[in-house]
Amino acid sequence: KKYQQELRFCESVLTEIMKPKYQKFAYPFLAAVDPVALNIPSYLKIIKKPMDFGTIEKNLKAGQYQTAKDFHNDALLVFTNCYKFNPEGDEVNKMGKQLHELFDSLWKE
Ligand SMILES: Cc1ccc(Nc2c(-c3ccc(O)cc3)nc3c(C)cccn23)cc1
Repeated sequence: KKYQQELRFCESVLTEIMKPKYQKFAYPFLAAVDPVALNIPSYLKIIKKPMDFGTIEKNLKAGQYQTAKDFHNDALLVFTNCYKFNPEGDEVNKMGKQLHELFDSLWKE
């Protein structure tokens, strides 16, 4: 019972951050980074475990998260990858911070 509640909560957080009103800063994080499309060949050398919220949603729906903690760990990976690849002050880094703040506010509800 508790497990189902936890997963429904994770799904509600995903639904919220994917809403159009957040697109302006969320969009780089909703689908897998495409190093070819973005012309960042170094990406996969720097980022060992790429993660994005589209992949997280697939994983959640496929029952690949045992707990909300596992879900949260992948969510944090999206942000740490962003901060690692996009230096402080870069546009995408700032967008990552905005989405991170939104995510934290929803996570703590
Ligand atoms: C030359 C260059 C420099 C930085 C970027 N970053 C970036 C990223 C990105 C997101 C998460 C992440 O962990 C790493 C990168 N997503 C984008 C998008 C969607 C458009 C433009 C830039 N973007 C792209 C090209």
